[in-house]
Amino acid sequence: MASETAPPSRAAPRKLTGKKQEIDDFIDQFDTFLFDCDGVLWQGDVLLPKVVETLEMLRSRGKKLVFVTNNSTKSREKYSKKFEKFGIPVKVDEIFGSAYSTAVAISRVYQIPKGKRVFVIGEEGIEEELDAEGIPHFGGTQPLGFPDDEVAEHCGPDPTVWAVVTGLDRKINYAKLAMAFGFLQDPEVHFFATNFDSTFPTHGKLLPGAGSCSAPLTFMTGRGPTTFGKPSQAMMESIERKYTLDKSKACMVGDRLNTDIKFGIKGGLKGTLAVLTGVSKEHEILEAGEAGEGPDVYLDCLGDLLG
Ligand SMILES: O=C(O)[C@H](O)[C@H](O)COP(=O)(O)O
Repeated sequence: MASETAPPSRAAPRKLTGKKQEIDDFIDQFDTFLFDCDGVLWQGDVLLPKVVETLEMLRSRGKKLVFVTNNSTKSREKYSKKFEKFGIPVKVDEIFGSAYSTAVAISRVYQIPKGKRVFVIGEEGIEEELDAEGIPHFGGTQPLGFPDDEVAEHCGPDPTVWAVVTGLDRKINYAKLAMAFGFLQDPEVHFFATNFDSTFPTHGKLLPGAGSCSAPLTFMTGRGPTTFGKPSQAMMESIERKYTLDKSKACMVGDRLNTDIKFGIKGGLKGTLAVLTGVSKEHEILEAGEAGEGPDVYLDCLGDLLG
């Protein structure tokens, strides 16, 4: 009988005390830090304390920084403007977003056939990344072009539609969902989601995340989407290729257990660091630790890495 190897057990999450030697030892294990953005660097349009100085400190120690965000509302180009606004120097190429990850998968992995297009439930970040990859699309931020009470006449099937792509859409409505539902009834039409976050943190509160935009379609169709954001390992593989990432020297920093920390653990990164400025609370981190799903270490906020 084949013997099953138990997964290696993981130590309980440890809170870093902030002592200089301890912080230095932690940082020195890594050559690359993958940073989640919302809830780690900022909350909505509020920059979190000492973020600029912490990132500067890591760069001055020769660390490679990659910003891995599930936020699909902005393209990498537009997201870099958000960094600039906060005074964080960044190159567009250091940003890896779920909209980009999705567009790259559609054009380079799945290779959408000529003459086909995708229907978008989402914002301009998805549209711009699809444009950059030359993928025809409709829906999204464009008006649907018919009165709401005529929706039944515009619901699929449509042989030009190859996929439905969902992301966070703060203007989602019944007509968009009805159209997507119509297209997805054809089992040949792919169902993709940039990411699956149930919520995201902003202004000290939680708001519905991108997962809440694809969930009604799952309820209607019984189909779950393929996702390209954290914790999807399709995203990790793209990052590994693009940045020639050495996983044995990389650390994932995030605020959310079931996206960021899971992404780092599943991806086999050497380290995971959680911060308490976003979604997951300290008791949840400790509970996750008991199930072997917690981060290696955690801090109150990223700025505590300054010691
Ligand atoms: O649902 C969303 O789109 C996300 O929750 C959100 O934008 C997360 O971004 P991240 O924390 O990965 O930067």
